[in-house]
Amino acid sequence: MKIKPFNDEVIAETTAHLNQLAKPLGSLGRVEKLAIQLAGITEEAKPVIEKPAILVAAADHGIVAEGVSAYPKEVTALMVENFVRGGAAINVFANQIGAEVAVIDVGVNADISTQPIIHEKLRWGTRNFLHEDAMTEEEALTALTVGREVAGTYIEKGHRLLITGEMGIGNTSASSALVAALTEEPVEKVVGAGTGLTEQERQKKIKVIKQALENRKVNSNMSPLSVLAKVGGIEIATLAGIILEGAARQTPVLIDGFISSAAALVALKLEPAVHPYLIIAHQSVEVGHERLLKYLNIEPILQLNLRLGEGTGAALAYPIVEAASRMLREMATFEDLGL
Ligand SMILES: Cc1cc2ncn([C@H]3O[C@H](COP(=O)(O)O)[C@@H](O)[C@H]3O)c2cc1C
Ligand SMILES: O=C(O)c1cccnc1
Repeated sequence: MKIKPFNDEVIAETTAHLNQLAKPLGSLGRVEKLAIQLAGITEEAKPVIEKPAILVAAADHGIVAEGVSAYPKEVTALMVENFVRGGAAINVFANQIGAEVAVIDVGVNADISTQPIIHEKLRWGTRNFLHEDAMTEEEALTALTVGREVAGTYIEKGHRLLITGEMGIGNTSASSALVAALTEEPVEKVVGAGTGLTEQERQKKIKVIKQALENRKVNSNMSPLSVLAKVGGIEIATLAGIILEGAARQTPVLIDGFISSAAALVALKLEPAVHPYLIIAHQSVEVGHERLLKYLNIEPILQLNLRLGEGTGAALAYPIVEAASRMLREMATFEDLGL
């Protein structure tokens, strides 16, 4: 896969144009930075951002058997049905921004084969990574490839921006394990309450993940694919594939919260060239997110105290990304004003 470094000439052209717009120099702050990033990603001085598509990858997690989530695993499949009916938070926010929602079953532990979604079920949930590798490296690679293919299809259908979303009870545990393993941050600093554990339950979740990382013999010399297979999630691998394919095809991918950012971390470890392409929509309440953002050295667009996932924070941030592109294309310059 080839991820191009940003084209300096395009960046210079966009910067020069921004500085000619009828406004005080730099007065649109981070929206201007975002505009330059969009120009870099698309290699277009005035990128068109339209027709957003929200790709929601869904899968279950064997680690849920250890009592690490406040909700039962059955919620994953029930929420997929809810996405189809249009009753989830992500459907509401998607309608507001005119986005299509595509749900991909890569590993839900239930028969949802009659649902009108993308069917790429690899396994019925991961194995419990306290006792066994969550999946094989081959399965992790297949999940990544599914993400790349679905992203490619949506880009070919004319969607000029992709949003990452996920559904999978237990996926904050897999995300925390990945973040601890790939950043070497202490486990207790990157394990949060997820859907709403009490502090006592969170302490137990920390113990489970610490023990699991020991049992799986995860270490910093391991390949990122191996870490992903040992303690990751199928939907997280798929999201990493979406993020990588977006970059390879010079299409922005708006990354949601903690779980999507863990997928971005996996993508970055696999392909360091993806870094300038990463746009993170918001900083989640999940405690590990702040550390992960610092590690990634990325400032998120919003801080709304969200802790939901599904792509909700990214859908909320989308109008700001669209505004950055409209600013470049629709604002008058000082020259237009006769100055
Ligand atoms: C009804 C409901 C809807 C959700 N939508 C997203 N999540 C979020 O919560 C889950 C991760 O948290 P944990 O690791 O604590 O299980 C994921 O499914 C994530 O997408 C939901 C969770 C629930 C309960
Ligand atoms: O930030 C997230 O992505 C998140 C946090 C808690 C639960 N589900 C998702």
